[in-house]
Amino acid sequence: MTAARDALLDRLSAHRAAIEGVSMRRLFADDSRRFERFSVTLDDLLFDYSKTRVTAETVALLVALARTCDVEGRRDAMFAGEKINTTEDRAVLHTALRAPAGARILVDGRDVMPDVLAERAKAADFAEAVRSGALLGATGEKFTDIVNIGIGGSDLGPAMAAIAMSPYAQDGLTGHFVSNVDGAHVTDVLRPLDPARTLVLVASKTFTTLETMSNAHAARQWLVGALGEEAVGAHFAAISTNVEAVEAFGMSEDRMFRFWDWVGGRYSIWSVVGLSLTILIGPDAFQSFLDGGHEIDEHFRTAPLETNIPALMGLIGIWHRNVWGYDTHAVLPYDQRLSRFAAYLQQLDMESNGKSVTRSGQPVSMKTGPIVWGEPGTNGQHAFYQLLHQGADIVPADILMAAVPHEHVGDQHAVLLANALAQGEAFMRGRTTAEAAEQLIKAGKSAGEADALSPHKTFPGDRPTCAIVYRTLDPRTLGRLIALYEHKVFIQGVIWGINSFDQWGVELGKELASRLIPVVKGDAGTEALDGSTRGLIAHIAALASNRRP
Ligand SMILES: O=P(O)(O)OC[C@H]1O[C@](O)(CO)[C@@H](O)[C@@H]1O
Repeated sequence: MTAARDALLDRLSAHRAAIEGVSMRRLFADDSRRFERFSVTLDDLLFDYSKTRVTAETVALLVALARTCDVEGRRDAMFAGEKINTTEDRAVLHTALRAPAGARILVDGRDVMPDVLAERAKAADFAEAVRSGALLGATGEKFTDIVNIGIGGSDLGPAMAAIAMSPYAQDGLTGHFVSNVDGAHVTDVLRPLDPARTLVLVASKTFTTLETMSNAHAARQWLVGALGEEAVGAHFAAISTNVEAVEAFGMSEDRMFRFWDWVGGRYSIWSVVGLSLTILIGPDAFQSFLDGGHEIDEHFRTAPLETNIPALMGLIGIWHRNVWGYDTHAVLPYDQRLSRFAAYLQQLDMESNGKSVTRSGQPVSMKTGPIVWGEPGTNGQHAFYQLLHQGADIVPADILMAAVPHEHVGDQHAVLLANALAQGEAFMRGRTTAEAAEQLIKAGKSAGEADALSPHKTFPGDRPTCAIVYRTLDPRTLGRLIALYEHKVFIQGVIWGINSFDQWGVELGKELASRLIPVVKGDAGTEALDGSTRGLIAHIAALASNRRP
């Protein structure tokens, strides 16, 4: 399979060489139906990849690449609950979390759906009770503030979604998110809150993560300090796969929400890790979010690769990463409430595909996951787009847009959309030096001035973007967007031959940090450390004790 894959990549490289001289301007000029040919719609959702440097032959070769790598077989294995996360011997079934009642999904011969539905119902009942005031704090007050304590997948999903879904949040309920072990985070979040009206959700798949456990203890102390030890039960709930550790933390069964080892942390928003979101927007809206994810699962499972949106997203990513050699990928939502979407996708993509050994432990023979980053437009335009337009690196980007805003503030949505569209056009068309010079002359510059300035006002163009357009950022759409990117990451991992579902790369830092904690605290010596780490610790210790370093 590897040889056939590499042969196709070679064909793609030869194809790139053949079409490299043809600009995107030319491709559009030569084909009045280019947009129709290189875009796919799924209900209101549109994926437009016509502003990338692809032709019909590119798509055919990319699809052949996917088939050669058995993307469809691996996809079916994932949905069927096979243990495709081989290094952890686990199934990968975040798709089961959004499957409807009636589905049957087996892991080790056992249907997981009854447990999934039971836990979903338990979370919905709890959320409803908090929202209605049936469940009160220890002093009889209604909860107004929900604090989720978690990190990585136990934080980024709910934190991103709470912002994205704010128009759907119940009045009088506010979500807060504490993740960093920096005590400043828990301090700043808790300071303005009234413990009597605060519900704390401790979310951790393992329930051992240092940051989360430290912050959970800090929050517990804060609550006990105000309301006493006996109030803890009424103000805390836990979300985890580790029942023993939750019990050891002192949490009762009815305050424990479970998920399973076949849910990766970065794929866990669909599980009870979404409890804070469920409380904020309500179980019905959360169900729409799940339904949106499931719609994309059905599309991904059944649509031919040629019109399969996540497959195309993944394949175009391969085209950019492995054939054109682009190192990073920007996500640019022209939708302010997706302000944390790129951060969320960073974990999803970079923790999944930031690997350099294959599933069988051999070094990979090609580049794998790109650096994923981004900020909402139009803010980014006034910050880093200079480099995107004229920098020496080409950065492929996704531009996301909602047709209908939640708020109609003057003509601002039209202005927002015009900017999103203008950027896509500018990245694609660029501006030649002759066009720049002509514009300068028209503006009254002399020929000499135009000559001097025009190189600075030249835009190379041919910078690829994909547009993703949807009606409105509602729960269903958020679910669809996340699932699209999940499956994109999946198919790229299959083509690279890596395991997208482990994350051993985060372990070494954790191990070394545990070894260094006693050293930084002054309880252990620095002899065994390298010179730099020793020097840094000495400097910090001197500053901390008010000595001159
Ligand atoms: O939910 P947990 O077990 O606290 O882990 C938090 C995060 O830490 C990681 O394991 C990485 O350190 C992520 O994969 C995970 O989402």
